[in-house]
Amino acid sequence: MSDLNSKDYVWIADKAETFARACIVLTDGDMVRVRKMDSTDEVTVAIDATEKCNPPNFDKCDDMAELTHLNEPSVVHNLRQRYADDLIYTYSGLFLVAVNPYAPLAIYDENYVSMYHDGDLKALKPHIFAITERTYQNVRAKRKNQSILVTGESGAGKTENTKKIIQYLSSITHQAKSSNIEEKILQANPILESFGNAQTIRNHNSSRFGKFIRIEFASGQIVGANIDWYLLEKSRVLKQTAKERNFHIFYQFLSGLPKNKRAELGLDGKGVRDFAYLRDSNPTIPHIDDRAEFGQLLTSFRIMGFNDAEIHAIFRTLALILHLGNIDFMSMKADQAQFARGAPVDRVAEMAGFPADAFTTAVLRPKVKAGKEFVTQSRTPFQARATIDAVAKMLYERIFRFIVDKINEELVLDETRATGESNFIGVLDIAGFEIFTKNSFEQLCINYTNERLQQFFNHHMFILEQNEYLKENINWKFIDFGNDLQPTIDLIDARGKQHGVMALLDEECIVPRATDRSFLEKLVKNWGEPKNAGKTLTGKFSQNKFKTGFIIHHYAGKVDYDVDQWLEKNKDPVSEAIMSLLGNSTDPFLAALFPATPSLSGKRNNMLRTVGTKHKEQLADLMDQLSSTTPHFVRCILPNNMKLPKKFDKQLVLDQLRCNGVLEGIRIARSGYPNRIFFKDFLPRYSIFRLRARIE
Ligand SMILES: Nc1ncnc2c1ncn2[C@@H]1O[C@H](COP(=O)(O)OP(=O)(O)OP(=O)(O)O)[C@@H](O)[C@H]1O
Repeated sequence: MSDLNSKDYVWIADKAETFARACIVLTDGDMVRVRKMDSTDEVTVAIDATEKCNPPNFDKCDDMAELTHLNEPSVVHNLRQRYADDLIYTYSGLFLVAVNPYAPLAIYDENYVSMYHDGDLKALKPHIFAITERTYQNVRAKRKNQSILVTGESGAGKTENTKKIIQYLSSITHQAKSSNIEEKILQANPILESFGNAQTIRNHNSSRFGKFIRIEFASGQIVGANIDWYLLEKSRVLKQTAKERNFHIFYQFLSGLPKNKRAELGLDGKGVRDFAYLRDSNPTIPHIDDRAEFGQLLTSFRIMGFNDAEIHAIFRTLALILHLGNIDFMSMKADQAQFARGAPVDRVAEMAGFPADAFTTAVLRPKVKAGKEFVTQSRTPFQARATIDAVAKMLYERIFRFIVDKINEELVLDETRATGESNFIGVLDIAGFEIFTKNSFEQLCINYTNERLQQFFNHHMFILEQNEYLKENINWKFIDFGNDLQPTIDLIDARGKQHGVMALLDEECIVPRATDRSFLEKLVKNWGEPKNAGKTLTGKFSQNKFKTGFIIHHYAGKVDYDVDQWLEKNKDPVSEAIMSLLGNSTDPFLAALFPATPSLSGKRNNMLRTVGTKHKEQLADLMDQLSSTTPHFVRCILPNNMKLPKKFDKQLVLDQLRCNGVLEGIRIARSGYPNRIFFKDFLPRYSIFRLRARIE
């Protein structure tokens, strides 16, 4: 940047403020002397360490792609200034950036809906309704599938924005009162939140699963909907870290169930502290009334067509899970596990509808196949505990699946209303990149998802750019930045000659006596050794410092994964004997949740379908669906870590913009022709040069 003049304003790095604005006093070769704003201090910095400020007429601009100087400080500055004025939505090229206001804003009522539905979108302020309206118009006029991809960190506002999208679509299509499908789509949410959300440190109402909601349209009307879900955090059923909670539903039904029902489910006089799976969690959330939420849940259940028997069966299964958690052992040191006196084994057996002795055998002394024969194995208390915990997790996941399946049946495409073919608007609400101090298999799954979604974005942007150039016959060497991400994606999911992380993990899961260590060794041998580095040349893999894991160079940054428990997490084993007991349960609801085990060959197949493989398949299906759509991208931003309104932490925001592709989008846009300006805007801005040229 050598075209700096004195009196120009630039951004310089600043310890306390992340960036500070400064005025140029003197330029000297590669260095520049600047005076910080509101200060008399002068400092000398390298020109390369400065970024240009935009002229004041760009202050609080609606679309950051229009900034003359498109750089990190300018983007953060713009978002911050807007945020101070409650302008939480800002465009950045193809992205809509949404900064969580942490306070209710009066920008979502019916007046706003009409304004965006009837108004000129270009003239209106950036808004989640604007994006939604555009998707709706595309579905109507172009009859092409649309998608809105909403991502961001936990607490950034994904779910709130997703709700606004659905509210908007329901609202603008609700004139034809012939069906209450819109109402049903809205009522699915409280159910999903009860069973899929929990209080975490970052968010009192955190979704512990990802979802893709598809809303089908025909002739501009909603004719059906469907919900797909991903990566439910079912380990939360067993334990929660300090200051967090289990899924909301446990607290809601414990405080809301009527007395007669409680007695029947063995919950009489019992509360959160009486159950091992809840004991260490927060009993309440400030300002949240679990009993009232329970009432709302029952209303939603009814609207969604759940009958009393089904609702009761769901609560019964939840109680069963809690009782399973309370089965203790005599001594945790023994070689052979024994149930503790008073362990609620009979209650569990009675509620689960299977014989207590068969359950006892399956947990304490299971028969396993050794060659052609079955032998009895002895189980330590820790192993027995793990067997029970796995059943509890599995039960919870099956209830969740049952509920979503049932909701989907209720929202199924209404053939009678669908005149001709329908198109959908799909809304994806899924966690963004996770880079924690300790990262495990769950983070790999979510980061792999984000790597694929970012690739999808980059590729989409490339196609659009390419079309622009082709339209204007501009000779340009196209670069598909989507390709940049392929080496990392291969490193994770390749199944060819050089197996990726997931395939190697699957492989280790069937090798006898394999351990997390042996998995790591294989991984390093395949990807980390110099002789193989030549083969792959990806540079996306390295071993971590303490040799407890490995590092993947994601587009969002380097992530250090610890391999502890990966084999177990990927296998997610569950006692086949107990599965079969549940499948033969005298309780028809439970029996239906555990359909008969498939034939031997099917079984083998099933065993191979690890958590990683299943996720990969689901993601492939999602990507297929997304590629049939015109995508729209919403990036939610957490403004601070204190859940406070009006507090804008610049460094925190900057880190998110780097991770979530907004800055990447800017980089790609700049690698093309930097600016596209309409002639009417171009003339007043640059005509001065013509004038100057004439004078000179
Ligand atoms: N547009 C908004 N208006 C008002 N409050 C908001 C808005 N967006 C987010 N919030 C507040 O922030 C909280 C967290 O938002 P939300 O649950 O949508 O985050 P999330 O990104 O879905 O997080 P997670 O990944 O943990 O589910 C909300 O409960 C709400 O209090």
